[in-house]
Amino acid sequence: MKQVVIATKNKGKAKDFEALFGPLGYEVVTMFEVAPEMEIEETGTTFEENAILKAEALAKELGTIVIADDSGLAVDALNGEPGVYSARYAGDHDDEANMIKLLENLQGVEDDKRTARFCCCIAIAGPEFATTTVFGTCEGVIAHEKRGTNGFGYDPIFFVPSLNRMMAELSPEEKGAISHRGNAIRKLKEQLPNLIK
Ligand SMILES: O=P(O)(O)OP(=O)(O)OP(=O)(O)OC[C@H]1O[C@@H](n2cnc3c(O)ncnc32)[C@H](O)[C@@H]1O
Ligand SMILES: [Mg+2]
Repeated sequence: MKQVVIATKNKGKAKDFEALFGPLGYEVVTMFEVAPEMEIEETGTTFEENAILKAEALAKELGTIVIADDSGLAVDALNGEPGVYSARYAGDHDDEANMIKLLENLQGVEDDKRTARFCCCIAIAGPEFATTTVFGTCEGVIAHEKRGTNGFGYDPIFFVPSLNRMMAELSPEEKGAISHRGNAIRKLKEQLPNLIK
């Protein structure tokens, strides 16, 4: 089976990628398998900078083609926060604490002002070509409480109006069909048909 290496240590993200790459005949391999000791510091101030940083660091270490995803949630009422800092919004890399902090910061904000989008930059780096990036977004509304148990991160409080369900109520395949990550991967396939078939 063909393999695709993703520079991530987020199990939820890896599951999203499995749903996207599985149908294309790829086995997803993450840093847990190929570089468990490696820590990549995300020092960039944009999704693109961090995605490139992660993809290039692991590609250099392994000498193979690597994909990385830097993503996050931009909430309009909070001027785009938590944005690039989504993973550590409440200090630690803790999904529960991040959601609680976000709901607290949106207390009293009316439904029509709770619009938000997930953003994803995917970078692909390798020894024989210049690093390329693609973007994907997914529009939604921040709910008032959690619902659903699928997905990861902010999925339980992200309502998807087009499906009338929370992101965490979608199967990995349903999420991939509309998500920021799915939209980015579809662009990557268009741009690099020889690498991602
Ligand atoms: O850097 P890696 O190891 O890939 O894992 P990470 O979780 O730190 O990933 P990011 O640096 O890209 O931070 C992304 C954060 O944005 C949020 N996020 C991104 N995509 C999401 C999604 O599909 N559903 C819910 N939350 C998401 C979630 O809090 C993630 O931890
Ligand atoms: Mg990270």
